[in-house]
Amino acid sequence: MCDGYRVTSSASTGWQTGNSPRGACGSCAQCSKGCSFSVTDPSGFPNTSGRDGNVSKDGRSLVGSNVRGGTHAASVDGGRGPRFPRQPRWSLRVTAVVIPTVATGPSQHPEHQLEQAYVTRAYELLDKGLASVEQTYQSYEEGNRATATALRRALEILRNSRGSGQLVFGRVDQDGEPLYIGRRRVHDESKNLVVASWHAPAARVFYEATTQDPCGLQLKRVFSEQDRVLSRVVDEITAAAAADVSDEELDGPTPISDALLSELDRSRDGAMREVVATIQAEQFRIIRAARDQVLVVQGGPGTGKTVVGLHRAAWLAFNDEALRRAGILVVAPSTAFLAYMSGVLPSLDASDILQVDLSSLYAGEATPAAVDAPEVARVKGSAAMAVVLQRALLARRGWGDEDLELSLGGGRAVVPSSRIRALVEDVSRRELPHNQARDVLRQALSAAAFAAYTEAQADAGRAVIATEPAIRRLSTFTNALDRMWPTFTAEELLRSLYGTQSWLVDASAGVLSADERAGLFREARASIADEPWTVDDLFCLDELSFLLNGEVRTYGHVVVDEAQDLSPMQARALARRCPEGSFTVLGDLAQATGPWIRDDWAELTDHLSGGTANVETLSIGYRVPGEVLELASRLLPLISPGLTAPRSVRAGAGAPTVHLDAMEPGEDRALELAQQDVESGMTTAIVVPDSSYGGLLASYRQVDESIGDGGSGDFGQPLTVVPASVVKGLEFDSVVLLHPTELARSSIDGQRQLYVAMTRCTQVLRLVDAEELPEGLDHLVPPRPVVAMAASVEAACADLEVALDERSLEPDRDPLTELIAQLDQDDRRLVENLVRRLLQGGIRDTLF
Ligand SMILES: Nc1ncnc2c1ncn2[C@@H]1O[C@H](COP(=O)(O)OP(=O)(O)OP(=O)(O)O)[C@@H](O)[C@H]1O
Repeated sequence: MCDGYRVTSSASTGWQTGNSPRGACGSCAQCSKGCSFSVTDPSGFPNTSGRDGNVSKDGRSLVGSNVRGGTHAASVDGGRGPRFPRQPRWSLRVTAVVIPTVATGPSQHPEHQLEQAYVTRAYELLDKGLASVEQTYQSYEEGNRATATALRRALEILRNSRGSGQLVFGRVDQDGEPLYIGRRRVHDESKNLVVASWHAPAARVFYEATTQDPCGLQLKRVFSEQDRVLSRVVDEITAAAAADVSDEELDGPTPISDALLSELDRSRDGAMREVVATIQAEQFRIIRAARDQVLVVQGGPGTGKTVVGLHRAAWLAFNDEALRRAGILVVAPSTAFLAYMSGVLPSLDASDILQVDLSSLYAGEATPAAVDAPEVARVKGSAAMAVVLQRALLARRGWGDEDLELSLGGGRAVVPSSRIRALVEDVSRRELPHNQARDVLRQALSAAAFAAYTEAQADAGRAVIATEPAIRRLSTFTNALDRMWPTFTAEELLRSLYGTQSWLVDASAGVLSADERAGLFREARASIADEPWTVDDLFCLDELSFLLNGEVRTYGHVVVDEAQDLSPMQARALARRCPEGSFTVLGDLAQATGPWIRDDWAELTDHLSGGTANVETLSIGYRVPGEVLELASRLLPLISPGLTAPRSVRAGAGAPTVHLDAMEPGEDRALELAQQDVESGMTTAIVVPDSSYGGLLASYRQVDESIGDGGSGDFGQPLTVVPASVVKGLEFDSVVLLHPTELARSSIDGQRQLYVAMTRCTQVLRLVDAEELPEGLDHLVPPRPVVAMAASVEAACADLEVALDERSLEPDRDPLTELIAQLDQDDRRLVENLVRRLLQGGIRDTLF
């Protein structure tokens, strides 16, 4: 148990020039609840900003008080100022590491010191191993390059192992034998195992044992550690406690461990981290599931789908030699998401696993520069498009009714048109990639021409002088081949298809409607580079490129995240890269946005593999506080009636707050709330509808230029403004959601975007709007006080009376209808509003 916190170290990082001001120091005053610390930038620049504390009045120090464990940062940004006029821009980050201090006395585990000694020894062995590899590396560097590369790689792995995360996080005792589990294997000088790595078969029981089912363990002990110092030792399973488990406990949910809770309490810093120490039993089952299948991991927001997918990739790579050779590919939905999660695999010593964003799968020359309208994106992403593309390519092959005549010196070769058509058909039947098939046709055609030539020469009694290779070099021959079997790049073919009505009509007959076809048509631009390629075009190009060349880098296993949004064409691109059909598909049908909202995973997995898919569900939410999840799940009946929300382990962590004000601009209120949350140490995002993003970011940055924009996936600023379409998969301590009503109504999938945006916070969610909230959340709109309502009714009646006096009513019409007809738009809205509020407030009877 810990009894407080202390600053253990401070450091400065992030220099961009050698001449920038430097230096930092940390100090602390220990207290029983939290720690006070200050980090000082001695450069004297009064523009220090801090993440976890308040900047002192002179702007030189970041002072935090009552902070909990973690790394706390201050940063100063400067540029060409009076002090360094010729310096480029620079920045200094100062960090102070605050760790829990270890309680001594009755609350400490009786074997704390023994376990500390074991952990210290494990670190020493690791250090020794590192030092010896380093030494060997130096002696080899000049010599054999391959050995040097291998050693460099080993060094990197060792450094990673030492640098981040806990080396040893637990121990299990089975049959009286203790086994220590950690992030990597450690052995002693005699090769005796000191720490088993988390993915070794022996470590399985550490994750699978629970108090209800201890799996034969006498002890499961869990360590919390920072900077090599154990802060806590907890026995999660003991033989005595296991014997005591009651029937109700056996049937109930698995209790949540302290280690997990304290891990979840950590402040977020804009990047995902590995969780090997706290993987839960339901997650571990998925991590180590067989890979000979399409495994769908369905789970509500924050159930750990991404972490499970990444740990599964690392686990498979470690345990499956053949797979390691075949390669594993991890696909993120966007570059922003890739940046957010890409640190996890290296920290699990799995840097060899390739991680890419979906759009980067296509390696050709096109880059997306435009966005398709949703109905066009739906056509381009549909499986029908694969038929259109294939037909467009096949239609380019063929031959008419003329014979092919070739002049060869004094001789001639004539290949009859019927023979050419037969050759083309024969090669087509082989279903080879287009370009490879062209080579086969070229050979067959030149052989036919040569045979015709030799026959003609024999008939004329002339000698055979020309050769078959000479025939293939004739321009008449190549031109004819180009006509019957043209060559093009995928870009050239797709651009010609989009730009040629007759091609589109032929290729899409029976598979696209006239409207769908019309959506594809566009005039070709001056150059291919100028074409407004879209993301969905890339997958058409990928399909064409495969039809043309038949080549693509393949992998033994593919993990794909946020898969609920994949189009069939994107699924086909993935299927090409994994011919064995071994997939881990991560997603949540309720969070689907864009043109591919579905109720059933089979609609997607059918495009990934011919076999059936196995769907596993994650049911525990690790990110979102219970009350926030409860509120967000009121949207589920509107978007995915068949799905239930996960059970949050963060019960009572924080209730959402609602800020409605028709008078004050929500933009200002959102910034104010966000800044308050930043000041209290929370990494915060203001999530806004896409249409307001650019304008709001610019105006917020006039107030505070350090506000992040989430560009290039950088979410490490204390405060970031994020468009709703980008926030999927990410998380922040606090989320201020501006204009949820507009977001919900802005598009067909607006309610889904709202659901996603509401489920990004680990601590607080704040909803900021004018006077109403969207369907599902409208119960949160406070009824207006009766007195205020009565006052506004009175004022409105007075206004209406004035309006009545000023306008002449026709005597033979119903006065109310007549009045309403004469009202201008504002007055009519006023009346409608009044009626609505009166009905909501239930005071109609009182007043009328
Ligand atoms: N076993 C665990 N131990 C510690 N933290 C965990 C564990 N499982 C999940 N988390 C944390 O919960 C958060 C949510 O995890 P993750 O992003 O993987 O969820 P997700 O299901 O992919 O979310 P989304 O539906 O939003 O995409 C992350 O901060 C992750 O580190």
